[in-house]
Formats: sequence, structure tokens, C-alpha cells
Amino acid sequence: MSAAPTGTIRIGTRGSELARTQTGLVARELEKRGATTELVIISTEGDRSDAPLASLGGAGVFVAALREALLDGRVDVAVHSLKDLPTAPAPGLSIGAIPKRADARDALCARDGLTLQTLPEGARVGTGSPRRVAQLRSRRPDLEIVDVRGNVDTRLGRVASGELDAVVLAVAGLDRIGRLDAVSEFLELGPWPTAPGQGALAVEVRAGEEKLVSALDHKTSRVTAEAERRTLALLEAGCSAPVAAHAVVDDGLLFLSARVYGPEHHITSSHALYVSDSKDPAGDLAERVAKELFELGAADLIGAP
Ligand SMILES: NCc1[nH]cc(CCC(=O)O)c1CC(=O)O
Repeated sequence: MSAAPTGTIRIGTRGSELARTQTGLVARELEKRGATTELVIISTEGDRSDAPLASLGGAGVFVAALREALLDGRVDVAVHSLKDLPTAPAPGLSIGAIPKRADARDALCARDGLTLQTLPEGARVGTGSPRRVAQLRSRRPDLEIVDVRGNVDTRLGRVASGELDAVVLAVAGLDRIGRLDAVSEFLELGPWPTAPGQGALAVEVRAGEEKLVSALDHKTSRVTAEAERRTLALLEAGCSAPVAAHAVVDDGLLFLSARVYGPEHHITSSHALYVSDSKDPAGDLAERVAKELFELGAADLIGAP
């Protein structure tokens, strides 16, 4: 592979439509600020294989190939969906920017405009996420939940073909690929909190090269996403754990609510603190919330089969 022309920022992306669109958004923002960019598509084991994700080593396979390309110097920037990034820091790499976050909600995409309430008894609903499975079970124990994976378009196609009655997807992803038309019900974050970091992008660079992208960083998006992800890390739960979290900043106050789902019930903890009262508001708040979740029995729920 030849070196990039001087001054061109090479941005690595997965090949899916959603990934390319997300990367395009970041490229455009960098170009607005005077950079020249080039998209480099990195195909990953997760994209090439139909094997169950868990057998490939989890969602981390999508991330690992991009990180290798960064560390090898094949690309200068990698764009990830923040919720797909493991919470452990990657040696030699750094999240240089978390741009302004999109809608963090999930949506039901059902045939004929059906909602969670109006889906017929025993309807077939597709999702691959243990959190979404737990949420569906708690709202509608009668539904038949079908394990699905693949790109957003593939999942929507299984509803269009009649194989499934509905799928649950992130609003942010649907919006980015122009498929909000498929939504039959927006699921509000109070009753239906979503994955830590959902709706946010992570712009990763080699450590020390943060300046390349730091202009794209959005403070509020970073502190809220970080509070949610720090909670996940403290719970020692991975990206496939049935954990939901939602943080907002309002009038200088950072609110964080996190929920852990078990087979029979869920537990929730919510706290708030003034951002200006702490050197590490996201970390401090996450600690309070995680501590309370442990007191409520989180360890048993996360360990439950
Ligand atoms: N796990 C796949 C994934 N990773 C990021 C998004 C959507 C975009 C986002 O949440 O930022 C999706 C699809 C989905 O969950 O519907």
C-alpha cells in the first residue's frame, strides 16, 4: 500500500452502509475545517463470516481490524459506533473526538405500523441484543424472539419479506442510512433505556495525534457517553451484557440512570452531580450508580445465564 499524499487524512471504516455513512459524516466535518480526507475500507472477519458473532469473539471483531490498521499506519483515523467499542482502553490509541451525539433511542420497526402494544400475540420479533431481548420479554412475554444479525438493511428486509413481524433497531443508525420511514414506534428512553454510548461516534487516532480530530469533539456528548460507559466498565459487563444507561446534562447538572436486566426483573440506579463540582464528573457519577447497582444485586444479574 502506498503512503498517503502529504496532508491527506486517511480514515478507516468498515464496509457496511451504516459504517461508510458514519465515516462520511466525520470526513465532511474534517473537510469543512480544511482537511483533505481519503476513505479506506477495512473489511473485518465479522463482515465476511455468517458465524454467530459470539463464536468470532463478540462484537470486538469489528473493532479489532480497524485498530490494527491504525496501529500499522495504514490509516490515521478510525470511526466506530461508540457502543460497539469495548470499554477497556486500547494501548497506543486514543479517542480523539466524540462528535455531537445523535438520537440515543431504539425504535420498533414493525409491519403495518404495529407497536409494542398492538403486535399480535406470539408475533416474531428479531434482535441479537441481550438487552433488547430482556426489554421485549419484560414488556411482552408472549412474543417469539428471533436472534438476528447483519446490517440494518438486512434486518429490515426480514420484516419486509414477512419472515419477521418486527425488529428493534437504533434510531441513530436508521436515520443515518435514511430509513426512518421503517419506524413504527419510537421507544422512549425512560421505559426503554439503550446501550451505553448509543447514538455517539468515536473518532479514534494514535495516541498523541488527537489534534487531527479534536475540533470535532462535543463536550456534552463526551461527558454523557463517558458516564454511561464508565458504568458499564465498573459493572465489568461487556457490550453484549443486558445493561442500559442514559445520561444527560441539563443546566450544568449531569444526570445518569443505568439499568441491569435479569431473567425475572431489572434494577435501576439514578444519580446526578454538578459537572463543575468534580474533576471527573463522568467517573464519579458512574461510581455512585455502579455502587448502588451492586448493592441491589447487579453481580448476580450480570452473571445469570
Ligand atoms: N450493534 C450494531 C450497531 N452499532 C451501532 C448501531 C447504530 C448506531 C448507533 O447506535 O450509534 C448499530 C445498529 C443497531 O443497534 O440498530
